[in-house]
Amino acid sequence: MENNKEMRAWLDDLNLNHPLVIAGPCSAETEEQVLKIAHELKDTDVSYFRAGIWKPRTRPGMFEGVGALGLKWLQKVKEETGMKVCTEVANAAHVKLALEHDIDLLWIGARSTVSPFIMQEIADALEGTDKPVLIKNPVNPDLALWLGGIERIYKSGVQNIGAIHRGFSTYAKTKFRNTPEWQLAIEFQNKFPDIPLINDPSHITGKRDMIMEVSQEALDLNFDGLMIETHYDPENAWSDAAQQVTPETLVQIMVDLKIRKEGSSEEDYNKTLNTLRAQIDVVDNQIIELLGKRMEAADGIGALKKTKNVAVLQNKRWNEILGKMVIEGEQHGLSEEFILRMFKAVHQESINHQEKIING
Ligand SMILES: O=C(O)C(=O)C[C@]1(C(=O)O)C=C[C@@H](O)C=C1
Repeated sequence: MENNKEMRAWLDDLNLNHPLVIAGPCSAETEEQVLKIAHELKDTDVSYFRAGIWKPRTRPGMFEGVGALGLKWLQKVKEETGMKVCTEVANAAHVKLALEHDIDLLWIGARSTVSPFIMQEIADALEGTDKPVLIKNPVNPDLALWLGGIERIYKSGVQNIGAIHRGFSTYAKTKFRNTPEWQLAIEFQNKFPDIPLINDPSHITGKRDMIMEVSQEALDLNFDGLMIETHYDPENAWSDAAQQVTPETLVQIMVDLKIRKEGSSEEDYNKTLNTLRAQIDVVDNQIIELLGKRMEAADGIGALKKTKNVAVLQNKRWNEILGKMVIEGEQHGLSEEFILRMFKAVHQESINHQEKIING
C-alpha cells in the first residue's frame, strides 16, 4: 500500500472549514436516547453521528450493546436530522447488516485491529464498498499491525479510508486511560500523509475533563478530525460514563479549540522561524558530536572491563547518573519523563557498544 492523494478525497469532498467531528453516545441504549442526542447535535459542527450497537467489553456480563435493532434507530437519525451515521463493526455479519441498513461510515475497533484473521474477514465482507471505513489503532503500540489492518481493508477495494487514533493500553499507571504515544501518530502521518487521521480523545483520556486538552494537542499535530463520545446524561450512560460529554460541552469544545494553519507566508514570521531553526540545527549537531564522544568513553570502559572480565551493567553507577540527570534536567526545564526516556536510550546504546567490544 502506498500513500495516494485519493485516500483523503472522501473527507475533502465534505468541504469542511473545521476539523471533521464525529459525535454521539458510546452506546445506543434506547431509541429515545439515540434520537434525543442526535437532535441536540443536529445544528452543530458534527458531520457524522456515532453510536455503538455491538460493544466489545472487557468482561462478560456487561452491557454488550442493543445489536442490529440499533441500526433502525440510526436510520431514523438520518431521516429526522439529515446527519450521516456511523457505527463499529467487528465481524462479517456486522458489516453485512450495516451495509444493508445503509450506514454511512463504519469503523473497526482497536480490539479487532489486533487480529489479522478478523481484519481479513471484515475486509472480505467490505469488498468494494464506497462507504468510508476508519480503522482504529490496535490496543498495543504497533504501527506495522495498524498499517497492516488498513492495508487489508484498502486491498479489498475500499477507497475511502481513514484511521482513528484512540491511544494504547499500558500496564503502567498514567493519567490516560490509553496513552496517546503521539510519536506513533506522527510516524503514521509521515508514512501516510493522505490517510485522514481522526483523534479519539474519549478513549485516550477516559475522563471528560481532559478531552479539551487532548483534542487541542491532536489539532496541533495536524489531525484531520475528532471522534468525541456525547450523551445528554453522561453520568447515567450504560457504558463509558466517565468519558462522555454533553452536547453543550461538545459545542463549547468546538468553539474553544484553536484550529492551526499549516504555515504562514508572513515575512517576519519566516525570518524569525529560520533563525530559530538554524539555532536548532547547530545544537542538534553538537548533541550528536557529544553523544559520539560519550560512546568513545563507553568503548574505553568496555575494553577495560574485558581485561578484568567485569560485567557491562553497573546498576549502582547507572542509578547515580539517572538521579543526577533528573535534577540537572529539572534546572533546565526538562521533564523527568523526557530525561528518563533519553538517558535510558543513551544507556542502552552504551551497553550495545560495550557488548560489541567485550564479546568481539
Ligand atoms: O560506568 C560504567 O561502568 C559504564 O559501563 C558506563 C555506563 C554508562 O553508559 O553510563 C554504561 C553501563 C553501566 O550500566 C553503567 C554506566
